[in-house]
Amino acid sequence: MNDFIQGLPKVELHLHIEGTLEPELMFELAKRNNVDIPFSSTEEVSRAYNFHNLQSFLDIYYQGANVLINEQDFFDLTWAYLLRCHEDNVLHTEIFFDPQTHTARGIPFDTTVNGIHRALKKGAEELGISSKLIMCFLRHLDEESAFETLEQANRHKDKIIGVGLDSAEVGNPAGKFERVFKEAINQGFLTVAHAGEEGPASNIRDALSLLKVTRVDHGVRCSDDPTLVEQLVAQQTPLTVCPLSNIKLKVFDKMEDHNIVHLLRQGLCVTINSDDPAYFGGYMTDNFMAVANAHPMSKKEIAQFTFNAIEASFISDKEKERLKGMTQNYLEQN
Ligand SMILES: Nc1ncnc2[nH]cnc12
Ligand SMILES: [Zn+2]
Repeated sequence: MNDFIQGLPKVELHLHIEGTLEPELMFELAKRNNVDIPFSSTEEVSRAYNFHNLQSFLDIYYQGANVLINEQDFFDLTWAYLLRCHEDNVLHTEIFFDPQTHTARGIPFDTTVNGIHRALKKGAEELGISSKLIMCFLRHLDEESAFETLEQANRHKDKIIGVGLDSAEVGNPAGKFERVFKEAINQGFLTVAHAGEEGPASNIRDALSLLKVTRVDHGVRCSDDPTLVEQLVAQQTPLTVCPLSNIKLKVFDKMEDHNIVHLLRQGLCVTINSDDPAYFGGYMTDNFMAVANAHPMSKKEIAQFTFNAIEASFISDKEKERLKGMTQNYLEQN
């Protein structure tokens, strides 16, 4: 099964580019940019990546991002992630970035977006990996800051397909961003949001009704509300689930307790993603393997995660058909 998973075509829909900052690159950039980091070795970094909830992770994650200063740093970060995608047979990826994490430190919006975009272009040309870029608002910040960020995105509409919502879910309800999402939709952006990761199932309902999202990031707490599950099945609302992340952040105690395979078998459009792979112990193949090892599945079921991700992606119908055809061929031949 490991070989089958390794070679399986994959599509990633939930990936924070700042969460791909591996300790080695963190040290290299800290040196290059003369930035102090509170670690003296990669072992010390690994020891610090011992989280007890989302907030304990976010504190370390925002600190790590301090080494990203110049456009080349964002390029190097994104390029390193794309090389890992290539190893894992990821054919298409939709990437989140958090502009406010950087503008708050005086790093211009353009520096971030241009560095990421240059690497994505090279990824398409040299590795054949297609991509989309989604700008997330930090939900612990206020509505005004989100509106300012939306304004800055205006010049980069050719590079950014949608807006999302991330950071601390508990205490920062979707309603806080209803107006900014409405304006983003008016301006032609697609919308997604983190919901039902640590927060209750009602946050998923709010993301759908108030923010009009087309897919929900995480969403695993939907199982607390059977009527919501029925609705998600009927509407085939995609959930971008991140199994290793959920274990690291103690959303579930262990992978055997994770509900992703149960949700798949109930007919939900669930997908497998890596979230912040440098912090959570694995990229796409690692996430697929961790789920398959804890929950025996048929090859057809494993491939269904890819079919769901293709369907849930923001690519054209023609491109969806092409990727589905490749996945179907792989399934028939392996
Ligand atoms: N898993 C996650 N939840 C919320 N915000 C995030 N930012 C990066 N990773 C996140
Ligand atoms: Zn996330």
